[in-house]
Amino acid sequence: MRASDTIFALSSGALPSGVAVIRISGPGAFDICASVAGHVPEPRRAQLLTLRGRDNTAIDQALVLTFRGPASFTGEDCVEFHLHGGRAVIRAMLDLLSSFADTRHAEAGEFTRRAFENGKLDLVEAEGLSDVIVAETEMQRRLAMEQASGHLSKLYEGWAKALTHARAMIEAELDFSDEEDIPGSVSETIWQSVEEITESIRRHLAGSRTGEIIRDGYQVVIAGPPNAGKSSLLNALAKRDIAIVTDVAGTTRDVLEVHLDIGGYAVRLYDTAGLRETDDTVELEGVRRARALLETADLVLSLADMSGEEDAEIFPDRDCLKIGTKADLFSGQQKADAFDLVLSSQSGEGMDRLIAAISDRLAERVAGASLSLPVRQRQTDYLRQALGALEEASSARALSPELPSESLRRAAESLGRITGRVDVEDLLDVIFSSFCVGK
Ligand SMILES: Nc1nc2c(ncn2[C@@H]2O[C@H](COP(=O)(O)OP(=O)(O)OP(=O)(O)O)[C@@H](O)[C@H]2O)c(=O)[nH]1
Ligand SMILES: [K+]
Ligand SMILES: [Mg+2]
Repeated sequence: MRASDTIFALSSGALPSGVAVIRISGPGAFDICASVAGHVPEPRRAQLLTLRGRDNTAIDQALVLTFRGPASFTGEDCVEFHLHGGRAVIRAMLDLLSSFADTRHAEAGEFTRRAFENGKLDLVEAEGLSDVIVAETEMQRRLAMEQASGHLSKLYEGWAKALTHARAMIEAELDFSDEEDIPGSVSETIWQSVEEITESIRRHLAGSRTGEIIRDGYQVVIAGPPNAGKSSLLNALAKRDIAIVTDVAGTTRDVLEVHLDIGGYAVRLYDTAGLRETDDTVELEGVRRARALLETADLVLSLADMSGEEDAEIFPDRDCLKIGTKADLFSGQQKADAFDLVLSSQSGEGMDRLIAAISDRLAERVAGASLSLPVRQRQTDYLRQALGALEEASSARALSPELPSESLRRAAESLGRITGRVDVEDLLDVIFSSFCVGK
């Protein structure tokens, strides 16, 4: 892989499609355009042209758009062909493009990586862009847009800059401490601003779970004894026949997962093995997996059927809804008060109430959160490092005047790594390989 190569890829979705966009970026983009389309249209002016192969036969008619670097997405010369989205059309074009010298198919995320390397966007914005593309719910989209728009980057850059300034002031004070015209109160003001940033980072980090919930989904785990109707509930909520349902206790062993959109939020709903003592090796493993998942659940739907033979289990430390199932069979017999709500997957009774209850719990969990939230492990890791260094700086202050300066330097550096302003070469492969090809 060479950075000087000209790269191309199909940047639009699955074929066949009405229109498909092939994007080309790099030093050879305009020459390729001239060869394939006959000439290079004026930048940013779409022109309908016939694209021709080596033997001069027409491949397709396409809208051709050009962007002269650095005024392009990648910062390089870019060309877009808006072709008909036929499989053979696209295959012919991609084959033709790969026949040019120093030209090759792009790797996942390579266009965005070039944009980053050419200073068109920072890492947080690039990651946000990748999230915009995979966003499935309204809140995922909004969170991703917040990252892609640069608001978060400004926040981090602002903190890093203020810390660098603070360090410079503290070092200046050290250098000139024996001179008389440096006002003694500088250091007080500076330290106050450092404390304020420390507190802001602490608050920002406290929102990281909320950010993860919005981006990765709110985890709802269905749990309860065998035959409580867990798999039936999963199927009813998913409106699909995903889990096997039988009257045999211990039917489900594997954890099953479906993705739901509740009120614009992504919800990951899990069905688990019935919780009971067992000697069956396979079922035992199922129960172990269920218990492991229960430890990380944002919300547990604790099921028990309404016959009243068993109470719905309470899971300490977990947000939990106690749900009585099979209301169609047992509603006369059981005190509904033993449950937060009762329902029947079979008749549909109570299902709307369950969705409303999940939605309420979720809303409570993310209540009032601004969308300026850290969402990725990478971001929270560096924020924690920065916070740790700032706490060190604060406690070192009393011990020695030199120590805090070094801690402040590390804090600013950690913040710089989030946006990629500080060297992150070692991370780029990992970050960009998770992107779509063509982006
Ligand atoms: N009448 C009625 N029967 C139900 C309802 N929900 C589930 N059942 C029945 O209860 C039995 C067990 O349902 P499952 O959904 O397999 O229960 P489970 O909790 O997943 O069971 P395990 O996977 O074995 O732990 C099946 O025979 C279902 O048809 C309901 O709302 N009404
Ligand atoms: K069952
Ligand atoms: Mg089941």
